[in-house]
Amino acid sequence: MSSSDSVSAAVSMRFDAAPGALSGTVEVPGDKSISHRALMLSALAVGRSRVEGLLEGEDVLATAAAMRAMGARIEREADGIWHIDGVGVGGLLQPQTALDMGNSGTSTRLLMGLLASHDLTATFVGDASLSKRPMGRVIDPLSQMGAEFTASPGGRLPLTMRGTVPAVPITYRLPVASAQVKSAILLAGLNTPGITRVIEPIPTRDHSERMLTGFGAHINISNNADDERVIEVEGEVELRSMNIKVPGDPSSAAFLLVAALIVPNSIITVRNVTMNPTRAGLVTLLENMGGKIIRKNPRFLGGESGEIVYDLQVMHSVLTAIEPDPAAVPSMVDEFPVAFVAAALAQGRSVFRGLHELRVKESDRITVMADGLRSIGARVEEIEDGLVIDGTGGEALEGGATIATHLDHRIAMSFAVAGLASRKGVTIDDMRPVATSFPGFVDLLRALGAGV
Ligand SMILES: O=C(O)C1=C[C@@H](OP(=O)(O)O)[C@@H](O)[C@H](O)C1
Ligand SMILES: C=C(OP(=O)(O)O)C(=O)O
Repeated sequence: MSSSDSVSAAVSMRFDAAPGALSGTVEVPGDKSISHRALMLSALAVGRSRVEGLLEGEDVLATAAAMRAMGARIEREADGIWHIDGVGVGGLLQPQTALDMGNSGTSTRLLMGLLASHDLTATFVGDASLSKRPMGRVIDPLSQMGAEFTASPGGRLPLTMRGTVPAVPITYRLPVASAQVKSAILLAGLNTPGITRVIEPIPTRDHSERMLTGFGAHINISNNADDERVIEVEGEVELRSMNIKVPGDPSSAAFLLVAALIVPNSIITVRNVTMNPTRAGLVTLLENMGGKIIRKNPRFLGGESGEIVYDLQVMHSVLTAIEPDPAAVPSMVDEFPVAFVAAALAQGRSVFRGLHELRVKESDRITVMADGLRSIGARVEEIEDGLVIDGTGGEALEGGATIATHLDHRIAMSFAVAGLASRKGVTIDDMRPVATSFPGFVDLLRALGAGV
């Protein structure tokens, strides 16, 4: 075997129809969005913060490395608890080398915001996938605040930014429903004199707002006359350190939920998943498709700025087709790839629209899912802003193909799940991207009884 053969053997993996049902009780790793924000805000606070349940995926570790490179002390104890000694608002230091953001859009865009109101210059680099993603959406508002950018063609990475002090507070109405853009502006506002304001026509995940409240930021949230959300942050206010418990990630739980719904006779429980309403779209969608999901033991993790968590019990179900409301897209934006798999096994025609944003994630998730699903026997039509899927009515998909993941963890995991409900199994060409958001995914599937 040549060395390139051994590399591909190590990264490709086949997922076969589960020999029996899936069963058991599991937990998924900590929420990725909350983990990024926990590290960034702790690094800006005065004093020592403690974070329990941090996602130790590559994306979050890229954020940790960047915060360290700018002066925060970040340590992981043997018991898995993370301690962060912050530098105070405005206290980040000039990084000595380029900040390597790996595959992570969230790290890149939120850190661009954080640094825009610091007196430093930073260069951002990333992998081949991240280097194709649009950064103009944060360059525009942050330029209005006074930061300067030299980006690669099309407003892409590698890019260098020069932050500014004092930055100029802005009022910015989001032209695209993006929590990353919202958060970048709010983070820039922390070290900007006066009030920085973001107007959100369609609500997106609100973890930044919740966590800023917990850290003692002066933040005000209201609705304007057009019923748009208005978020205001007052700058130059110190943050106080915090103890944070990170709940399980609904975007990771999504793969296990769909797997249990489509593999006959399955019944599993995924414990400790946040069902923050801005993130619970997939569970609602699956319930509307006839999925039997019981939300158990609601409780709050983390007090005032906390998140509501549930244990989700889910069992195999006859699913029916769905036409989700485009207004619900932000509440499940990362879950569409696996929702397409559910639709491919459902009864009838599902129509997914309003999904333009999926084209600028780690891969073009509309085209990549359409091609992959077709190659394993699903009936799929690609439209400009989504997919039309004629489901099998519960019959297993043909399978037998190898799926190219294009450095996209959600593509890899979605087709792994599809493999569990296929006759010939599905091979994933490269499982390495899964480590960005869901370390332990394959072991968890095996523990539930999947054929891997
Ligand atoms: O703010 C965040 O943590 C995220 C927001 C979403 O991106 P957009 O805001 O670009 O839609 C999502 O896709 C990403 O995985 C995480
Ligand atoms: C889009 C995603 O993440 P990011 O934008 O942080 O790369 C994702 O996790 O699906």
